[in-house]
Amino acid sequence: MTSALQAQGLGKKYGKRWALRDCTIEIPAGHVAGMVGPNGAGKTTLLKLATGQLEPTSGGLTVLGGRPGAGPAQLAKVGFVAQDTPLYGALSIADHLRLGAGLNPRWDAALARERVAQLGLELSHRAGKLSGGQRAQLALTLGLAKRPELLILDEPVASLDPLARREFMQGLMEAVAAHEFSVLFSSHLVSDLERTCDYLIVLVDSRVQVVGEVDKLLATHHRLTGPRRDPDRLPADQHVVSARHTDRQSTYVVRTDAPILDPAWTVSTLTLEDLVLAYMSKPALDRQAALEVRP
Ligand SMILES: Nc1ncnc2c1ncn2[C@@H]1O[C@H](COP(=O)(O)OP(=O)(O)OP(=O)(O)O)[C@@H](O)[C@H]1O
Repeated sequence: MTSALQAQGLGKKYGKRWALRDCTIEIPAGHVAGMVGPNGAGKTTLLKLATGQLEPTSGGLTVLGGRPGAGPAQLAKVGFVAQDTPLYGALSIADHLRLGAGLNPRWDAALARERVAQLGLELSHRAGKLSGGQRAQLALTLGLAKRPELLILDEPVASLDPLARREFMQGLMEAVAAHEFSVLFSSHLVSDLERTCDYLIVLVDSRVQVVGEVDKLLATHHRLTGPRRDPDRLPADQHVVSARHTDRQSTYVVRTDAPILDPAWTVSTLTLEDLVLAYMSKPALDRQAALEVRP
């Protein structure tokens, strides 16, 4: 099956600064992939590379097997809802639907009209007069009616209140169930990912920290709590993601495929939020470890 997105050693520099480095990932088609990371991590940069709005500085990527932005066929397959839901404030909703129909060869006019009606929006309303939630929903409608094979959304709910966030994500998930397309969306909030994504990418400090199917990641990560122990006394197949120590106790999040048999540990499972937070703190842990081994 073709990958939704495949990147190999992908990097992007702005001037002298890397915004994204050594990114090697493969997202199989058919997933709802959530990319999470703090502000400035490189999420928008990766999504702009995936939509052909930026060219890589190093490495390369394919999206649905093709080069991003390469010609009308590729553009028709990939939908993009940008971070600030750009709409034409002076144009009506009907104008937006007409524009969408004119620009997209696979435009689904019935889907667009039905969704606008479901949302209780009037076709004659100007986009500039809509609330933030309504604007986001209109942008999503335009993205869905394009009937893409992959819909990419950059922080689609960042500016919405909790209810509007939930309604937006519900609408997206209903559309995925009805039309079976792949999704890649970014967020800096873990709560947006719960109950929606089945594939996870954590991006911190311009680097991918972890990537994979959510179920598999949750099955291979564990929290170990027990008497204080240095990380070099953990088995080699237990990769430390995060560590916390008091005088007497250690708490680790480790990744391993093997069962944890050491009776000294209390082993617990992680939630998606625990997993993401553990990886968010990993770059700091790695930097600290690098300082400790320096003479
Ligand atoms: N056009 C640009 N010129 C120079 N630096 C840029 C440009 N765009 C982004 N950057 C820098 O690249 C880094 C990654 O930015 P990016 O927008 O990809 O992060 P992000 O994870 O999407 O952040 P946010 O959650 O705040 O949207 C940041 O340090 C940012 O300041």
